[in-house]
Amino acid sequence: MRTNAVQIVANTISRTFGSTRALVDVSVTLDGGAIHALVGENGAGKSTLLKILGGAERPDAGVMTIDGAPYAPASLGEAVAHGVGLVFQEITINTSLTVAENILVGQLRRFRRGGLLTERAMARRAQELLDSFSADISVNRPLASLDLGQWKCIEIARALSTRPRAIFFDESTAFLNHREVDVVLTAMRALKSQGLAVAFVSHHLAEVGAIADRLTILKDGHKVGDFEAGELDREEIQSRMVGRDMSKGIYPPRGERADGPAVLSLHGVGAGPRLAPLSLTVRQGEIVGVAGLKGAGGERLLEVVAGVERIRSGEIRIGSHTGAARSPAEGWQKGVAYLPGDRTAEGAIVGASVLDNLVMARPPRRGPWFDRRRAGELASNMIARLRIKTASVRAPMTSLSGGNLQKVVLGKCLAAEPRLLLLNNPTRGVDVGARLEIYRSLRESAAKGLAILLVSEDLNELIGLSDRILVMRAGTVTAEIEDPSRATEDALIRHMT
Ligand SMILES: Nc1ncnc2c1ncn2[C@@H]1O[C@H](COP(=O)(O)OP(=O)(O)OP(=O)(O)O)[C@@H](O)[C@H]1O
Repeated sequence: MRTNAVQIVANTISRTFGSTRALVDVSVTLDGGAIHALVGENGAGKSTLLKILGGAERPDAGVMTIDGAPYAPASLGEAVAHGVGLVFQEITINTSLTVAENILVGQLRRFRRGGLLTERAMARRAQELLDSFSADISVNRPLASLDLGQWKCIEIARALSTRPRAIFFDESTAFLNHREVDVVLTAMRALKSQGLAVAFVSHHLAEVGAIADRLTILKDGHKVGDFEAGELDREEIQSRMVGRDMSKGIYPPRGERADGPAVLSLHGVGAGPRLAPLSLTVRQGEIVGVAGLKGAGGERLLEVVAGVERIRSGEIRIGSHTGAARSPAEGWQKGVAYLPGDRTAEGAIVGASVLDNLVMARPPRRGPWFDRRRAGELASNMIARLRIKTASVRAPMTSLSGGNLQKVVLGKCLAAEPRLLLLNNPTRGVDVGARLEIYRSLRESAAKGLAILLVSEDLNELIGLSDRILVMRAGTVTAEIEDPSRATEDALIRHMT
């Protein structure tokens, strides 16, 4: 470590939200020139800690210092003034601005001359910032031509524009595919080599293993411990995160080969250039996985079956009914549950309670009336089944951590007792212990006859859970893998790219 490297110390930090103790006496030390990972189950307190360090939340108790001097930011702006930048999980790119404007959005005043922005100076500065961590992006590129990993790099460049000494990433790779993730991890390594203190939250222990020098494990708001890279193997980290033995892996055994009746049949179904005509059958009890990069067709396929997108050719059969759903609402009536990729924009009603979200797809009725008691039971059962961490069934969705929000959206789908379940990246941002519960729940539901079509960017999840995998590229199926237990990530990637 360099002698002049920054050191940020958080000492016995506590934070409570209502009755939830999000952090209890947690201490961490972040050093310049090192990458520090924060890991733990959903709701463990990782984001809260990062937000406190980055000025987005204030602690109830505890103190922080930077190089020994008191550090108590009351806002993101105050943290920036102390040399601390925060990159959020959500994409914060404004597509009506240019790359340079997105990067320098906080400093436009510096580039204004007589009411006009000096575009050339802005472009030069923005390019310098991108080049400073080898992002390989030209500021002249239109935003629409860049992928999500490159958008994240633009956000990193924005954070760097204030010349920070520390930069923190809150699950910044959660919505990225494996290629985009590599871009961000490379950027983080470059920041470390410049002497910045880098901290990040991630549920992907492969990422943690690849780049972290140190890690802190949190559980239920408490610190389990600090560890050096390589001190624990992946299973040991997982076991400490969830407080039980995880050495048996997280994927439940596959059942007998499903040979029941077809629940979903597609014959030559096409939907424009993003989905070339395709035929596919998903049987009762079967989990069919779809691999592919973003835009390869998997998402489009789900949208077509869910009734979000119209088909242009071919025929869809759901059970004995011919014809696609004309809307997701009609899909739900036909027993097709759909979990979209973006949980907050499409999947959840964020302003409503956990209970309302869990039962809204199929509200229990007594005669013509909403059965409140039954709804409460249903919601409580689902909370227990998926181990959703919430202060109560009536808590607002806004009080949940990211991964728990995702579990509620999935719980809504399962509570509707569909016969076909369409899943788009169901475990994004979900921790390993909860994944185990989710995979077990999906396998149990499949064993009872549920048919599942699973699109995922997590190739391990596809290999571990699917009975069969289709690989897609540019709207067409490039391979069908009959025995995923023998498949490897590399083999899938070869067919995807
Ligand atoms: N604004 C809030 N209001 C109420 N409760 C909150 C709020 N923010 C966080 N919490 C609660 O504090 C706990 C810790 O949340 P936090 O977001 O830090 O968890 P996390 O470890 O980042 O989880 P995830 O992996 O799911 O993102 C959770 O139980 C969460 O519900």
